[in-house]
Amino acid sequence: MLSRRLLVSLIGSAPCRAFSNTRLAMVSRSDLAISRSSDEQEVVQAATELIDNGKWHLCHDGVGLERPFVFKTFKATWAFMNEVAEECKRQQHHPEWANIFNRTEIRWTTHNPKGMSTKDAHMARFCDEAAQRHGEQYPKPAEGKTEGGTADEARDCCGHTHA
Ligand SMILES: C[C@H](O)[C@H](O)[C@H]1CNC2=NC(N)=NC(=O)C2=N1
Repeated sequence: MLSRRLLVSLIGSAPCRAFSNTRLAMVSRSDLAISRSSDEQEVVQAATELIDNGKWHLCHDGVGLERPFVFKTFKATWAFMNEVAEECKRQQHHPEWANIFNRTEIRWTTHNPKGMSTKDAHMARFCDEAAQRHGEQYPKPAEGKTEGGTADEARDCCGHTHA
């Protein structure tokens, strides 16, 4: 079995794209920096599902999981973020995230004890499910448009309604 690191050097491109698009990728214990708070096997199993069978990719030497979410409108994006924020309150666990219009980049990593934890896996799964409820557009080929449609189509950017 090719290791993740070897596969990256063979393909010669960014790890994220390379792994999300190939069935050769397999997450193994050595790819992950697991938080001392968590059961190792549980984290490896969850990361395998989220990465190899899902859309997440590893960041910063395996301390976290990240992926972009794209929606049709800013309103849908904000509603998705609110739903995630409610779960953060329940779990006492918080994302590193950024939002521009209809796109939100989310990273799940545990700050203390540092590394990937079962809470990160839980929150990543929760995000996948919440994104479905809010009409996630990703992955969608952009043909002369921004991902998820143009601002003009969305009609709710910054509260402005187009004539
Ligand atoms: C006391 C409180 O539960 C902790 O500070 C929580 C808050 N949210 C957190 N979120 C994340 N991502 N990592 C943490 O270590 C963390 N710690």
